[in-house]
Amino acid sequence: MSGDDTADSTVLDRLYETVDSRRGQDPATSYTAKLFSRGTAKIAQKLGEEAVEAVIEAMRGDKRKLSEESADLLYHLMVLWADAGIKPAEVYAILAAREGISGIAEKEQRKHTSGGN
Ligand SMILES: N=c1c2ncn([C@@H]3O[C@H](COP(=O)(O)OP(=O)(O)OP(=O)(O)O)[C@@H](O)[C@H]3O)c2ncn1[C@@H]1O[C@H](COP(=O)(O)O)[C@@H](O)[C@H]1O
Repeated sequence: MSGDDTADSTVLDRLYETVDSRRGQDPATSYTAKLFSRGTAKIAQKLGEEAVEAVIEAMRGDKRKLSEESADLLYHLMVLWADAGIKPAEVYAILAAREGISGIAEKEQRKHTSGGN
């Protein structure tokens, strides 16, 4: 955590609030507003591109570039959440509910409850 972060406000929460406040703003002065104006498919496409760029840097082993691409990826994920009307707290709640549950145990349980998917 940076010095500015508290239990109630992380850099991601603040980024989300900034992103969400750009709805309906001028696309000429805000990149986020420009993304919103281009629609969900474009936002999703940008997220996919940033994910691929992060994967490429991971495979290259360039930690600094992977960190930068990760920041781009998280920014575009915040735009996608805002576009979809999802609040960070909703995602945090899902993560919190999973705390302490092994991914392997969860997958085993899913096999028994959803026919193996
Ligand atoms: N964190 C970010 C952030 N990360 C990346 N980017 C932008 O994301 C873009 C990604 O680069 P690309 O080359 O893939 O995009 P592009 O070629 O311009 O776009 P396309 O033509 O492909 O659509 C760049 O223009 C980056 O500046 C961001 N833009 C904004 N933010 C945050 O959002 C806030 C609000 O920004 P504005 O909406 O621009 O005011 C800023 O203060 C920052 O905190």
